[in-house]
Amino acid sequence: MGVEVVVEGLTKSFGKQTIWRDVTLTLPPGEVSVMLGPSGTGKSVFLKSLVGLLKPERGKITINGTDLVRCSEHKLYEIRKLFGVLFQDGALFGSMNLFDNVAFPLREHTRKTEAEVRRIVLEKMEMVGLVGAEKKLPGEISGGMRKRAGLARALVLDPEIILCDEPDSGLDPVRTAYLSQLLIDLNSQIDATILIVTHNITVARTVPDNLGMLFRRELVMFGPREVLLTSDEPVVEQFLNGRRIGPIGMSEEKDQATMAAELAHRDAGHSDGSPDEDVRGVVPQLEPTPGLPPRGAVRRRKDRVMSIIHTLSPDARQGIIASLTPDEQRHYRVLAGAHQGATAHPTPSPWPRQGGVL
Ligand SMILES: Nc1ncnc2c1ncn2[C@@H]1O[C@H](COP(=O)(O)OP(=O)(O)OP(=O)(O)O)[C@@H](O)[C@H]1O
Repeated sequence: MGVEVVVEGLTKSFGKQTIWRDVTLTLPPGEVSVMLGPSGTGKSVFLKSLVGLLKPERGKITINGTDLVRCSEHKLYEIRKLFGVLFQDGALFGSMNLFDNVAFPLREHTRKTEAEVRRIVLEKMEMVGLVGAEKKLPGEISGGMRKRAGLARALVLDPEIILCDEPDSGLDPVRTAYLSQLLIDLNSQIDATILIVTHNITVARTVPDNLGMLFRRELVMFGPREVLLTSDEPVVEQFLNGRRIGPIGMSEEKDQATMAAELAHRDAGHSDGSPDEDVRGVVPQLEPTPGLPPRGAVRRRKDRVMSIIHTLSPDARQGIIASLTPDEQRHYRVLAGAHQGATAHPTPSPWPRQGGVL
């Protein structure tokens, strides 16, 4: 199972420029989380900090009891082995074919025989749907295939945490939908903790268990998907609707005068090109392809979210309760349409026992 990543009070600057400050969040083990944010808000810097490639000035990143910000180089090297990272462009070596690219971490970091390397590489290439493309060079394949090859390479060391930096950038909507399904299918197969950075609203609405957003050098929100998808926080609403009107401007924050002028234009009937309908609301989350195992995180997440449901907004509560099956609603003693949250004393679990553990 993937591991928990606990981030507390993290602050990162380059010289006098603070990128973000006091970021606190927990990536629950095995769950899929998405980090949103306008361009330049430091999402990539956040991913690089999590994997120890950049060093924040303040705060902690705790994984398996080790603080990555302050640990020794040796310990950092060990912790990094838990990560698989898919960089924005796939970061493949242009002169190596896909097989050698995917095999690279195994040949660099393990003493596996070539026969073992071959078995693992072919297994991961099959997982991402690239069987038969082993001999191709990165320059000979499409952007979507390069992403999948980058993902196969991120998987070869059996990571417990997978970080994906804009896995959808440069992909058409159909390829993006395939990649979203692939990430959920991978999660069902290996139960790794996954963090995805994206600008894609459809990915944000349908893929993750948790959503977060960086803006104005801060983490605006981070929590169960239902919280952000029903939020009336102006920045979150503007971003999820892809609207021009709102606090986010062309180069980050808008001033009050610009906001007032835009609202006046809108009230005078000028369209800003955004769709009229508001996409606020909880939509069904992607499920693994039929035939694959159920995602282990789903059950754990339900217990986790139901234990904090009384702290969430009525709309978020309703979204969560509506996603429960009738058996689960009975288990947590909640009714669809009820807003008042769950009992602290659930009835026996409706889920089948697996391996003796509920
Ligand atoms: N190594 C570095 N040295 C100095 N500044 C940096 C460094 N890396 C990133 N930055 C700055 O940090 C800020 C955030 O960059 P980052 O790439 O994390 O943004 P982002 O949210 O991922 O943007 P996008 O969505 O456009 O990819 C930018 O202003 C960038 O110039």
